[in-house]
Amino acid sequence: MFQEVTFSFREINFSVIGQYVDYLVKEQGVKNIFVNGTTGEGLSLSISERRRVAEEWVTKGRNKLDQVVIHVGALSLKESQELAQHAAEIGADGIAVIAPFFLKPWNKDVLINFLKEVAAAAPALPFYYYHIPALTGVKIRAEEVLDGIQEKIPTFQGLKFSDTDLLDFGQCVDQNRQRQFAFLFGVDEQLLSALVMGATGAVGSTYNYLGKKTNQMLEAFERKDFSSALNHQFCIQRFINFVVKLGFGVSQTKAIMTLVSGIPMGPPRLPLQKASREFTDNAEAKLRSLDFLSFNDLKDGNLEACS
Ligand SMILES: CC(=O)N[C@@H]([C@@H](O)[C@H](O)[C@H](O)CO)[C@@H](O)CC(=O)C(=O)O
Repeated sequence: MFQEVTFSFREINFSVIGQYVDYLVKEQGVKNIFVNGTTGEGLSLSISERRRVAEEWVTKGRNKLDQVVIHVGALSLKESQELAQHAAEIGADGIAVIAPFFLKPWNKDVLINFLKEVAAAAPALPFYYYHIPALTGVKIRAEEVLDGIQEKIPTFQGLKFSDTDLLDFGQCVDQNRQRQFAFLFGVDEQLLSALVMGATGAVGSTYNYLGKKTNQMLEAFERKDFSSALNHQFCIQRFINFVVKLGFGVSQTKAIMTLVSGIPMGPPRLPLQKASREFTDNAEAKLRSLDFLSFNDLKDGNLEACS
């Protein structure tokens, strides 16, 4: 499972990244990190900030984390290449790239040409395509992108799929069974369905605070205890369904991360707005009622508790 976080007060608070690494490893059982993606507001950071965040995660994660993958996507090919090269220099374990989203690629070949140029800037690093059409507006199906991609991008390692189209995801897996690709699923509330289809891992915002819970689901799935796995998925869904109705996005994720970890994440950066106090209070009450927060005085007789 990968994970991704950036700390932005008005300026980024780099000093808590080391502490957060320890928290993720010890409290959430998360040892793979995805840096500067959506949750980390990577596209809202300057290039020098992105470099520094990446350095911090790689350095503080040394001998503690299994893998640190850096998202290096940008609108400017040159900036993306610079970040890719930098990721290689600092010893990251891989790079990921989203489709450029202002002047957009209009077909698969154009998109691959862009990705290929970025990958070539870090020829020794495993390369992941980060498919997140709802945010990029680039709707080219991942299945098409993967078709023949290794011939164009020899370092291609896998797909980070942040979309609810399970037909597309399933076909990505089915059509590449002979290849050793990683299929990392990015819709946390649907992870179990993706596991059934062949997901090999997950990258998502909720693993910051539901990592342990999600690991229980992964373990149940591994031992083929599908009934338990489904119970875990439903519990996770109950929480996500609740916060989605309140209005849920990157800002709200940060507030929950602060609440659960006790480590200050700070507000998001404009144009995002800090989550309201009302949201945080409601989310906290729900986490407690589901028994996702351990210091729980509702435990006895709490019918909703999930553990
Ligand atoms: C649009 C969005 O933020 N999607 C999240 C999900 O984890 C999402 O928050 C979760 O499934 C709740 O809907 C991830 O796919 C994003 C992600 O992995 C990242 O931070 O790069």
